[in-house]
Amino acid sequence: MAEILRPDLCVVGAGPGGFTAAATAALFGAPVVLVANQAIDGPWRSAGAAASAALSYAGAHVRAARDSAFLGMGTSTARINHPRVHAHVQRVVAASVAEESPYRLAALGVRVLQDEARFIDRRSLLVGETTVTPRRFLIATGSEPVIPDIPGLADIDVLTDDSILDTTHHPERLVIIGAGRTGVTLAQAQRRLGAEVTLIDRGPALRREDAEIAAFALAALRQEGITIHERATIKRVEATRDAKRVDVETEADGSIVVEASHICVAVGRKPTFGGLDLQAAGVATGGAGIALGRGSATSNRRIYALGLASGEGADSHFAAHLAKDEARRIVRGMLFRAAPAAPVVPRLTMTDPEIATVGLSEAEARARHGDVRILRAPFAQNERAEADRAVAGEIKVVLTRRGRILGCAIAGAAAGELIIPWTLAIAEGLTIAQVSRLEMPTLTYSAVSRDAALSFYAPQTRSRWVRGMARFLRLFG
Ligand SMILES: Cc1cc2nc3c(=O)[nH]c(=O)nc-3n(C[C@H](O)[C@H](O)[C@H](O)COP(=O)(O)OP(=O)(O)OC[C@H]3O[C@@H](n4cnc5c(N)ncnc54)[C@H](O)[C@@H]3O)c2cc1C
Ligand SMILES: NC(=O)c1ccc[n+]([C@@H]2O[C@H](COP(=O)([O-])OP(=O)(O)OC[C@H]3O[C@@H](n4cnc5c(N)ncnc54)[C@H](O)[C@@H]3O)[C@@H](O)[C@H]2O)c1
Repeated sequence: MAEILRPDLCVVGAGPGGFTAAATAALFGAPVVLVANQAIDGPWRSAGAAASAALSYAGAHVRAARDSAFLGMGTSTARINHPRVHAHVQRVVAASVAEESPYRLAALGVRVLQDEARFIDRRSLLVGETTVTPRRFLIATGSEPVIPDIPGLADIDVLTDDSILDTTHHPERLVIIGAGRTGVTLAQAQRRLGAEVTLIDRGPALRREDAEIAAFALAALRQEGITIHERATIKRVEATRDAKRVDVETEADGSIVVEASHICVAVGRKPTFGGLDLQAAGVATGGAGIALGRGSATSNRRIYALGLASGEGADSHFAAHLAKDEARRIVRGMLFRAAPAAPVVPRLTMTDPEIATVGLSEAEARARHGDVRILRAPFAQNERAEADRAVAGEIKVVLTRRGRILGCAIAGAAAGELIIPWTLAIAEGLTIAQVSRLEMPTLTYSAVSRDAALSFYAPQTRSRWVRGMARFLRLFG
């Protein structure tokens, strides 16, 4: 039966961003409608981060089993049960989806409508037979994979970063097009699960990471047997009778052909709006997505857009925690007319070794502050890393000349945890002197952070003046 709803806020899209926006507004007592075009507790709801972490976990276990030959244990030829791996991925996705269940939303008083949504004019959205005319809308419809314009690609079956996580097929020979965070993470997991993997990128691999820090992860990938072609051009792909053929112009080896059982495309994401009909709503779009003004408002001041939906974040702000943070800020801006400032947010890439970053990169800091100081400490000098056979890695801290912390990048075991105190330090404007006073327990990876902080004083220990002072004070006993 046709129904008209008039909530304060209508959120379209129930990914991490949309869910958080709906829950936040409801917590402050606002009447909210959330529109999900899929069952929000359904098995296929977007959960890329959870699925890829589950696959990486499976890969890490296979790797550990194979490595156990080092201790004389006989599992160096671990066999993989692919349906069980898939079941594990599905379980993790289900658990992450359950965290954001419709029951939690219902308990908060959010009305969930499950259907395709379409604007019918500047103030109204049609969802099935229900019309929603709220005070404000938030579009949080997320993203979809970009399919690159490569001759022949449109004529063959390809996997994407979405579908590969959902497939029960085990790719035997896998070519991944695009060696960004997604491609590299998938490559390592699939290699560990037994695939022959070739990564092809038209630019440098892991281009969004500090090159010095990314090198640790890329070295691990190569050492595990993954072929990486950087600055390579794919001329054509085609399906032969029993394989897929990729013609590549490489820097190192000239023209080569790579044969694959599967090709996966991981060249980035673009905003998606389903059949929303933004034109009917008077929402202006540009090349990259929706054009946004203050507080993430669109050209229709009743309608706001989140993260990738706006196209703004397509290149640098794509992570579930960033979508959630942005959702909270947009909603608080709507409700209280003043949004909190953007916090300092760390990033984590789930390769092994992990890569975690926060604040400015070395290049950004040099461009903004001119003269900067860089501190480094290797995992190779850390006892815990030695014991765990996880010595590949480095911490790199970027400072102003006077010691204010501007950024930190870490490659190594537990990098995602190690980055947290550096995030706090940057958020609170701490200096390296303050961090260097933190003592870390022996046999923790955190001792690497302390080593980096203490190295700030290395030039002083070599200073003639300081040494002279120490000599002078010795005269007094
Ligand atoms: C392979 C992969 C690995 C990733 N790894 C990580 C990681 O390690 N760490 C990390 O932080 N992030 C990771 N991410 C990114 C993370 O998944 C996204 O940043 C996050 O999902 C973005 O949330 P969102 O709410 O903006 O959009 P989405 O999660 O895309 O949700 C949008 C929702 O809106 C729905 N929708 C679309 N159109 C309509 C419509 N017309 N009506 C109603 N509903 C609609 C969609 O079906 C979808 O459910 C990864 C992503 C992928 C694909
Ligand atoms: N842990 C995380 O937070 C996480 C994990 C995965 C993805 N992400 C984010 O998701 C977004 C998308 O990630 P992504 O890795 O898909 O995209 P990306 O843009 O980071 O990397 C895509 C890569 O594909 C390459 N490429 C583009 N067209 C190509 C072509 N025709 N041939 C060969 N190579 C080509 C690019 O040079 C680039 O290196 C990014 O913003 C990323 O930061 C985050």
